[in-house]
Amino acid sequence: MRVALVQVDSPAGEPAGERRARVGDLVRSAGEADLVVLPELWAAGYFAFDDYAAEAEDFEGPTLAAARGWAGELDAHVHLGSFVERDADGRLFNTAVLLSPEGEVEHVYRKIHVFGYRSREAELLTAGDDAPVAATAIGRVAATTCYDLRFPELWRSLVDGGARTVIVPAAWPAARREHWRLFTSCRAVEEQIVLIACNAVGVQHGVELGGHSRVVDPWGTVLAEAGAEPGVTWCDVDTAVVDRARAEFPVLADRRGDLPFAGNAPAPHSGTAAPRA
Ligand SMILES: NC(=O)CCC(=O)C(=O)O
Repeated sequence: MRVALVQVDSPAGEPAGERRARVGDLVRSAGEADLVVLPELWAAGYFAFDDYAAEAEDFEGPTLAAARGWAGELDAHVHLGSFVERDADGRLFNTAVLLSPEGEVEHVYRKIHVFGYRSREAELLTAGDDAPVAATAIGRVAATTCYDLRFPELWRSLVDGGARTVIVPAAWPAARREHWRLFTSCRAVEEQIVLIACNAVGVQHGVELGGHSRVVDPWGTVLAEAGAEPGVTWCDVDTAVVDRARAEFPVLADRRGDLPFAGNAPAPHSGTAAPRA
């Protein structure tokens, strides 16, 4: 599978239509890709919190329509990153979508862990509550968005659901780039998956985005890592590496599902056992 990571910037003041057209030119330059991946909330700009309400879209809005067009033009899967979605009740979500080359919606993920540190996302957006895994022509795919990288229990649930590849759109600041590298590598190794992470670049409202979009395999091999500029980074991925890694080093099979801490259920407190020293 040929993956194109499309790092885009979202400068303040750029009209949304112009931004979609500019990003479309970049996406079209990824002509040979099987899968094109974009960052988190690039259309509105992740740190443009005052614009969220104005830039919010219906699910079938202009960002999805543009991405559907790109998928058809390139005959490729397009993960559009994410956009600010307004639902029928007026709630706003950070919604990530994967489209097939035919433009069909294959996977939808509404960000579960909305971010509140020097961010108004948690105040403005409603958190999602579902983490599906989709069977697609490019394998069993899931997605999580940016800050979700810090919550391993979410990732383990994706593996339990059969995920082999996880796509991560992000708007991760340069200030914590080493965390970005650490968590993307860690989640790939820990969950024995192919992790495909596309980050935003440029400066948004005084925050420098980190770029360094990456693809990491289950052995921790960094198959590609971008720089900090807008543009396309290519990566050839053999997704069968997941089954090979799980067969050769079957760590997931060694989980202690018989013990309370092994799952997400709260540990029982019988009140009889003495606390461990
Ligand atoms: N867009 C985000 O979710 C940012 C997350 C982040 O900066 C971090 O976890 O650190």
